[in-house]
Amino acid sequence: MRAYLELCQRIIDQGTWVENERTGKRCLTVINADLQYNVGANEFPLITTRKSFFKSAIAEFIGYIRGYDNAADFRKLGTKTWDANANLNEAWLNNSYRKGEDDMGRVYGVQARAWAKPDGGSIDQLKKIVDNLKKGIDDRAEIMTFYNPGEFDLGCLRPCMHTHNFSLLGDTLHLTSFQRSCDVPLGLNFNQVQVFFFLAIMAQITGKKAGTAYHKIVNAHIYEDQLSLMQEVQLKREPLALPKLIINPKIQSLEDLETWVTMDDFKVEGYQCHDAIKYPFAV
Ligand SMILES: Nc1nc(=O)c2c([nH]1)NC[C@@H]1CN(c3ccc(C(=O)N[C@@H](CCC(=O)O)C(=O)O)cc3)CN21
Ligand SMILES: O=c1ccn([C@H]2C[C@H](O)[C@@H](COP(=O)(O)O)O2)c(=O)[nH]1
Repeated sequence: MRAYLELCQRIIDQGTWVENERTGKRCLTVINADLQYNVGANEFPLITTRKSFFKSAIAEFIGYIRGYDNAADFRKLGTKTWDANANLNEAWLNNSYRKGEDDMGRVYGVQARAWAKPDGGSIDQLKKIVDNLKKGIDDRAEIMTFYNPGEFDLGCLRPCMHTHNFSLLGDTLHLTSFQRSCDVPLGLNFNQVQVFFFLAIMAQITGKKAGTAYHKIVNAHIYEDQLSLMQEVQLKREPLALPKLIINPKIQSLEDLETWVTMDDFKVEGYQCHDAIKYPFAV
């Protein structure tokens, strides 16, 4: 994935150091990055310059699709990525809305599937999109957003990849995803997989052809304790050919995703990669 490595190099060459109060760590930062993935050709953007755990990334996204609000449910599905933010994030631990161990509060999937209306009802943003796309409808607002400032204090973290906007041109489905904040060594590995996966699976369950996924990032950063591994190890490696993502064709509906799907329904074909790198994680 040359575009990924180019972004890493750009941060190193042109980045500005920015203090981050929430994590207490400085970040080398650039503003604005545009990535794009050819989902139709199944060019799966799985990072090859280190071992990348794509199942964890897909599990996280399926957790959002299911509206999970608990790190234990994410673990059962196959990812530990929410453990730290649910259980070690100081501000959240001191928040009176936290319902105990593993609770994440009203983040991501809760907003996607049960956005609270002022009248006490709720909105299922994802189901509306699936229903429309299946009928061939693009109302120019096929948008699922996790970004609900009115409920930030009810959750452990503000969403980073916050909005997904689908577009239908003929029978080809495209996706534009927006990310406000991006931990390039750790988070972006996962986010690239997730943007690709979301378009691929939505095309599959709505009976459309997958087109292009556009991934728009605002603040792209490398934390100071990740920098030497990026510079001295990952950027010295040559990228290898991209693999393919194989999704079980039996997955045919939103209900399938909500009920029986497990990580065994996803495989990569032709994934060659360099050794794993363990990047520090900022809580
Ligand atoms: N600082 C920070 N960076 C992030 O990328 C991030 C957050 N916080 N908080 C919320 C979620 C959680 N995400 C995470 C959390 C952990 C890994 C991680 O540890 N990845 C390892 C191994 C993962 C595995 O074994 O499954 C990696 O090497 O990629 C990645 C993304 C992405 N997000
Ligand atoms: O999907 C994700 C989720 C989180 N991140 C990163 C981006 C930042 O480094 C932190 C979140 O911190 P904020 O202070 O809320 O911006 O997590 C990511 O890259 N991808």
